Parts: sequence; structure tokens; C-alpha cells
Amino acid sequence: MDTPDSMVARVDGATKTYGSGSNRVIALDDVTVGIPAGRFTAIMGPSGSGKSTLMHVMAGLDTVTGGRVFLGDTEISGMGDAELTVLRRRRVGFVFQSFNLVPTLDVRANILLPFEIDGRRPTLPQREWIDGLIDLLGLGDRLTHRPHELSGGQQQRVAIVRALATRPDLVFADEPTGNLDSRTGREVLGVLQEASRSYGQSIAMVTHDPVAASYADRIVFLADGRVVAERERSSAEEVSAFMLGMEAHGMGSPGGESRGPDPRGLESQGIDSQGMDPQGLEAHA
Ligand SMILES: Nc1ncnc2c1ncn2[C@@H]1O[C@H](COP(=O)(O)OP(=O)(O)OP(=O)(O)O)[C@@H](O)[C@H]1O
Repeated sequence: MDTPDSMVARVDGATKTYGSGSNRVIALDDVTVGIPAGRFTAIMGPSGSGKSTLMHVMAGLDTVTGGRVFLGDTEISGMGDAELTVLRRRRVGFVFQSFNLVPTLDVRANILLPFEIDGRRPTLPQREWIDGLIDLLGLGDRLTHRPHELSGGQQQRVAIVRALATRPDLVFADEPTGNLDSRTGREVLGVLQEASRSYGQSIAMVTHDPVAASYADRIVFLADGRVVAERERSSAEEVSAFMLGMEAHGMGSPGGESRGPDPRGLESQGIDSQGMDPQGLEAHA
């Protein structure tokens, strides 16, 4: 049963460090925060503030150095890779900046891939749910097309249907509008917002874009590996002003010397940007 305070994912005193000695980087510094069930949460902050690291540890794509991580009531810190892989397949969906569709598969096969990888077929209610999403997102006449035959916005819609197809506990979206023009980006954000509002889908979106964050119900601000604020829904102007205020207070100045040299993207996490591993399932097996 979901109360307003029930958390679909949370970290408790999470710390993540990379390297050692003078190369030591503290990507997460004693972070305690939760993602509320059924809501659209943005994780916001300047480059190097720890947004991707936080998402990766909550999604079981990476491990913490200290502290605890929970997906629902399940503690995932301390789980082995095989267990985490199954958990991600069944309980988490992903939407990436680079869409990560499999280029050799058509739209329908891309959407059904999470079922395929998990060795199961959608049930009748699941098929009806997926068909409804396909209609809602206007992809009905593109099902036999391959990704390169689609616009960026259409590709991201396919990725969203794929992420929602299994009705996961939580969808993580990592800069989902980063490769889209601003109008298409707003449409995609509207789809995510709708998924949360109409279907109660829990969504955690990493972004550095105040406009994207303004679509969320709630915004978690990170700077220098720490949570510095949590706010309810805010306009893009309010978010921008808040970010400027953070900078003025010396928080999260880009390129600060405590930040490491490796502004890690998903590719260096082993996730194939060509889309061969769209759920990040195999690379982390
Ligand atoms: N594999 C790694 N090895 C060393 N340092 C890393 C590694 N991954 C991340 N870092 C460092 O950890 C800090 C947090 O990185 P993270 O990618 O989480 O930030 P971010 O807020 O997502 O940044 P961006 O918006 O640029 O993607 C940065 O200083 C980064 O350089």
C-alpha cells in the first residue's frame, strides 16, 4: 500500500568513492534520500555533482562504498551481480539520453525486448497495456520500422514504451531530452509526466536542465556529492534561480578540484551506446 511517504527507492548514508590517495574522488558523500512511489522526481545538479552515480547505485548498476540502498523494501546493497541483474530486469526500467534501441530490431521487437531478455512472453493484460501505450504515443504505424527510420523524438517514445512495458516499480530516465530539440524534448517530458500522473508510474529523472526539472513533482538538488535541497514542483525560472544561488554559495562549481577527471557517462559503465544492451542488463550481469 502506497502512502504519500512510501519510497520506491532510497539510499541511507550512501557514500561512493573512486580511486585512492590524491586521486580519490568522493562522488556521493553520506547521501540519504528517497524516491517517492507514484511520483515524478528530478535529480538535479551541476556537472560532477553525483547525479549519475546516485541513479546508478539506486538502479543497482553500481555499488556503494558505504551506506545502504533499498529498492522498495529490498536491500540491494550487498547483493551480487546475478541477483542485481534479475532485479533490474523485473523491477526497473531505463530511458537513456542516447535512446539505446537495438538498431537491427524493429519497433515492436525493441518494445518487447525486456520480456525477451527475461525469457517470458507478455500476458494478455500486458499486451493490452503495451498496445495502449503504443496508441497513446502515436507509434501504431511505426511498429515494423527500425530505429534509424524514426525521428529522435519517436525513438525516445519507443524507449519510453519499452521502459513502461513491464510496469516496473521505478523508471530511471538519464537526461532523456539531451539529444532532442527543445520542442520534442518537451513532448517527451510531457509523456513522462503523464505516465506518472495517469498511471502512477514512479520516475526518477537525472537532469541538469531546469526546464526538464520543472516537469517533475519534486526536485532533489545535489552539489559536490551531497543533497543540498529538496523542493516540490517548481517552475524552470525558480529552478534556475536556485541553481544560481547554489553557485553563488560556492556549491557544485563545475570543474571544482574535488571532482575527478572522469565525468563518467553510461558508455564507460559498459553500457553499449549502440543500443545492444538497452536495459543495461548484460553488461552488469
Ligand atoms: N568511474 C569513475 N572513476 C573516477 N571518478 C568517477 C567515476 N565516475 C564518476 N566519477 C566522478 O564522480 C563525480 C560524480 O560523477 P557523476 O557522473 O555522478 O556526476 P553527474 O552529476 O552525473 O555529472 P554530469 O552531469 O556531468 O553527468 C565526478 O567528479 C566524476 O568525475
